[in-house]
Amino acid sequence: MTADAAEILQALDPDQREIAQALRGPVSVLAGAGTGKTRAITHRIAYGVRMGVYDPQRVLAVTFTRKAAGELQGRLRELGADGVRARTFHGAALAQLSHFWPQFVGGDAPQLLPGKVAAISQTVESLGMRLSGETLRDIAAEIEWRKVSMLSLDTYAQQLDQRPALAGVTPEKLIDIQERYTKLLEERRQIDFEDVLVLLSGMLEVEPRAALQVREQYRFFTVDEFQDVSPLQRHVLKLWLGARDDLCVVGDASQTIYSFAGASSSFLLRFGAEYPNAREFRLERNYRSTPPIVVSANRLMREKPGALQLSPMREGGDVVPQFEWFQTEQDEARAVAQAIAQARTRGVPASDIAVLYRTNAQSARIEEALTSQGVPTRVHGAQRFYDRADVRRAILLIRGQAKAGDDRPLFQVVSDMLRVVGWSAKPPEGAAERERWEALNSILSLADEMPPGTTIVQFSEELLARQRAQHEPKMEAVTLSAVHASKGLEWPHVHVVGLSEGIFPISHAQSEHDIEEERRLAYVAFTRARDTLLLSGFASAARVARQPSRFVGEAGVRP
Ligand SMILES: Nc1ncnc2c1ncn2[C@@H]1O[C@H](COP(=O)(O)OP(=O)(O)OP(=O)(O)O)[C@@H](O)[C@H]1O
Repeated sequence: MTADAAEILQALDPDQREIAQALRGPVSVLAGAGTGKTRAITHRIAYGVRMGVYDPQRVLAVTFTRKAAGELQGRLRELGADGVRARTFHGAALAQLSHFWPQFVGGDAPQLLPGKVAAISQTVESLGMRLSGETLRDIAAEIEWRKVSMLSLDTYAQQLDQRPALAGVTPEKLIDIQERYTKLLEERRQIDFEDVLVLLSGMLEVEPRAALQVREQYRFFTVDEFQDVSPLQRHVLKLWLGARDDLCVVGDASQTIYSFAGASSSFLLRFGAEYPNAREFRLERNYRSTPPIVVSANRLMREKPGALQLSPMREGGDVVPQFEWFQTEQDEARAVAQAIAQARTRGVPASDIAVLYRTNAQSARIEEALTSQGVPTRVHGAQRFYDRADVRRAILLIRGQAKAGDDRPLFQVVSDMLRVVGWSAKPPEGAAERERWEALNSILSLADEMPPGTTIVQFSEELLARQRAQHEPKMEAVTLSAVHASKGLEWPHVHVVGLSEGIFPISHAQSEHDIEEERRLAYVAFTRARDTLLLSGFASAARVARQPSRFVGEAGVRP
């Protein structure tokens, strides 16, 4: 074993190490929240590459969001596994579809529809109907669900009585709309997001040469968050694999939060039945959170199917999770903002704090309350860091300056470039302006953290590599995020707000199945916290009297 390979293993605990060394064949890893599953799979890939078992060009790591793919790519790069691709299912499939289309169909691949709602709206109008924006989005969700569940329109029509009813749309009309939507896209030579996987799987099934090319390109597969895989994604994965079985899947059934969109943890839990020679591992040592937080998380999931029992590895942590109950949402927002402002005066960095909520509509009130306390915020998922116009301009300027050559100290060069796009030493007032400033300032902080003597050319290359990997620099702001978007992330201090019945769990979650999905969402939220977890809720909203969320009591958290 080379010294480097030994070093990779040294960063792991005995369970993680076993996973890293299981380099061939089907492997499933059931990993609880905060147990280092990302660490285990990135180290496994890096170890495989270092040992010469994997050709990095032939390794594909698949995730569900571009953000997660970026995170994975960044971590692989740090471990020296350059060349390995971390992609989303969609990204990998789109690249393949665009590559094969000219060869096997001819001409360019159809254009990708930026979003479904406009096309659905046009379809609905052609039927002489008028529907609210919300119903149009619900129809889009139905189309997505049908496609990721791999149902033809006929089969879907037979199952419609089991689907949620849509306001003002009869089952017949819903089918009619979907038929016309399909036709409209065909006429325009456009495809939607799910069609990318649908078309690719069709192509790999009928064109053995295409399947062969993909299989030649990729030999070793790892899928993160496998509990959220849909039947369509799993089908594409099987086509990528062919008769081979070098597949490692990692996930946590307790963090299945996309079943409303067609995901199913059964593929993770039944992996052993599908691959009888699979090796199954478990990760249950939680490194993230203090023992009281782990105890609450375990209680919330007690005896739920597929739930793992986390054991806390951290010591100390006598701050138990707390619950505060307020009269109104405004009172809650004000109190949370005050607590955060006080924490900052005690020296807690804003980037160490997150406020999580059930729906995006809740962010505005918290943002306002924090801004009025002078606390910088960033709304997670609103816009990707490298898509910000200012950030793009700043990177372009830095690249230009690197090309032109500039021998001055890095900090000086970068701050000069940032000034051109509107950065100044003093942060501005106002939430949006402040967020813009924080984004630019994070580039300066990154320059500041580079090793002494780093040149503008090296810095520009670092920025480019980070941009490619969607590896964002840290912004000095409190993160505001919907729980769904917080998956995979962690913060020292987490506030979960709106823990009132009807809000979290959300009012339309009525069946046991839906409530269980809400519980898993609460589990994801609670397990993001490292040191402190503060829960809160409010009694009245829109003249409705509410009770504290059942999840608070079930996690054993008291006021
Ligand atoms: N062997 C280890 N020793 C020390 N710390 C570890 C170890 N493994 C993981 N950690 C730490 O535990 C935390 C969680 O790790 P990671 O981000 O890999 O988690 P995860 O299992 O992917 O989390 P989740 O599923 O909750 O998103 C991180 O802070 C990581 O540094």
